[in-house]
Amino acid sequence: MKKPIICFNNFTFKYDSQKNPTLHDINLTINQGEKILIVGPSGCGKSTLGHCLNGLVPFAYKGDITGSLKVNGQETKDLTIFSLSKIVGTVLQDPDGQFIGLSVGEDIAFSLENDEVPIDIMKEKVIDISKLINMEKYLGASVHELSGGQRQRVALGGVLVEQVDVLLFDEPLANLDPATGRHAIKLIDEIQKELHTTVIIIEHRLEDVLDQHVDRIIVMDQGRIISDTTPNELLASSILEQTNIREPLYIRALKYANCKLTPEMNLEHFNKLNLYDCKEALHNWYKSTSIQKSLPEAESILEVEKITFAYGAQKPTINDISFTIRKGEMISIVGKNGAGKSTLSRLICGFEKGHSGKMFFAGEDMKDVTIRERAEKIGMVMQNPNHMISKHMIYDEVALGLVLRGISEDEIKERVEKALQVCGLFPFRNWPISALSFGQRKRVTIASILVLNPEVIILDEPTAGQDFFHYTQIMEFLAKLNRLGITIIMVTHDMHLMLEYTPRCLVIADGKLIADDSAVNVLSNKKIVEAANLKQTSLFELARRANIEHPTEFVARFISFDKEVRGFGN
Ligand SMILES: Nc1ncnc2c1ncn2[C@@H]1O[C@H](COP(=O)(O)OP(=O)(O)OP(=O)(O)O)[C@@H](O)[C@H]1O
Ligand SMILES: Nc1ncnc2c1ncn2[C@@H]1O[C@H](COP(=O)(O)OP(=O)(O)OP(=O)(O)O)[C@@H](O)[C@H]1O
Repeated sequence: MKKPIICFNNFTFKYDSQKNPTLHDINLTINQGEKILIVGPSGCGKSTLGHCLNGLVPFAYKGDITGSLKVNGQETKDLTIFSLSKIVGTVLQDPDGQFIGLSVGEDIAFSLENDEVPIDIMKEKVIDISKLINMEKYLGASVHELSGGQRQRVALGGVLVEQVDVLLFDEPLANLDPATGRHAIKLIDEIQKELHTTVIIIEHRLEDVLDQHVDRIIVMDQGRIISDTTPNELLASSILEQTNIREPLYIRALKYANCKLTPEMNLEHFNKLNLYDCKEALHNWYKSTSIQKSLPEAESILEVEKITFAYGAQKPTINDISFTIRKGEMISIVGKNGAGKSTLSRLICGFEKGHSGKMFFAGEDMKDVTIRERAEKIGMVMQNPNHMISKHMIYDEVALGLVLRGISEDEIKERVEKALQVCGLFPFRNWPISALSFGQRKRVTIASILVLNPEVIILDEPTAGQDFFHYTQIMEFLAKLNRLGITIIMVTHDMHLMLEYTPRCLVIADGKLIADDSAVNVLSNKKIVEAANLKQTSLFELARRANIEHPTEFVARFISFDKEVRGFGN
């Protein structure tokens, strides 16, 4: 017998600071032990729905509620945030807000300490959990010295250690490398099966979540639930396309090949997908397409020569790395969590000092170039927007760099408005940043760098936490800047982004450069894929299963075709 654990009934919520409700008329029942995925465009209210479950709404974020929300049979309004936290455990989108302890071990142990669990049991539990999240080597490390992906794993550990009825994950994959992401999804699945926990995942990376079974997918748009059905039914429909949510790549490829998709094909499980007569359709599509290629050859803009760097007395985080980037390139840096990608970016911008080796910008040695001077040439957009934002209002934040440079007010207005428009933030220009979703904040930080017109832009995971619409908008904007001659360097965990936008990529593993090659070649090399925790996209495997002779060519043609269909790439 299914027992409901969460019941929204005609539930509406409006933040005090907003004119209109963020959630409208939500009717949703989630049963004990179910595994639910929530998807929807940025700002549609997914995190707000999550906040209603863990009590942040209305206890921390005030507002008006109408209708009813029951968790475990009790109205949440009548519970305290503390009693709710014993039922619903949350791994937040921005894990930094979640850390309490000084070290990784302390952080994982925090809730056990609070519950006065005996010390030997606590130690055992913390070690077990740290193994589960692959952080046992870091138990003594300070949380603040971890890479973005490592922090996310610690936040997950801190929640797993408590045995709650409902686990809520708000974008658990956003900063994880592909292999760790897959591991996290498997881990969530194992926990759910073993403990019969109810699991709710909010995530833009639908295809990655579907690596393991989910019972239902809820699609939200503009604060409403527009679909609530099984993955097989949803993938056979056109709802994702209509809502501009990124469909799994294999689904899109099948649609391009004019295959009729039915739930019977088992669309949800790529590994068990029945292709029936789609093989022939894929072949026909493959034969009917071609690609245009253009590779820029220009003078070098950034040369990195035998750079080695260590934090304090630790072993080098960056170990003897050399590469050259040419003017006008669009290049990605990929590799597992903690490999040293962000550190390398920070060294280039001069935020970290004390490396050996040399760096040249347009032929000039950067040894004596200050951070401020470097920032005129190289703009860096960090991984976590909350680490970059210092102003209260959006307009002021984007204008800040120009104000500091003494630019005239009129010019500031023009440039800021243009940057805001490009980043899809113009309608919000007079809003406080506190009223923006995570994805929207990320775009504010991109706008505040773009406004300075740098020659090189380094972006640390520019599209993490973005929906498909903004992913496309940001990437096409970057591609446009790139066509105008700006060099773009991107740290990313998104393999399709790398294939789609960056002809060349640098692969870092344990602080060393293990490949400097085309994105397609890198993903075709098993050894590199494994060493750097990368993942081939489902398109490679789809081509293999359809017996297409050159899977890499299939992927390249898909990308070219896809850009044309979506109206980009020229
Ligand atoms: N604390 C807040 N105060 C006022 N408005 C808020 C607050 N948090 C979110 N909002 C508004 O509610 C809307 C939904 O935000 P929410 O974070 O729930 O979206 P989301 O679907 O999770 O987006 P994303 O995918 O970008 O994280 C946004 O338009 C945002 O402006
Ligand atoms: N300020 C710091 N002090 C000491 N060690 C640090 C510091 N920042 C990062 N590290 C360590 O350096 C290593 C590389 O971290 P970095 O942030 O460069 O990795 P990354 O490749 O960007 O990872 P991710 O994909 O998770 O963002 C990690 O092991 C991390 O723990």
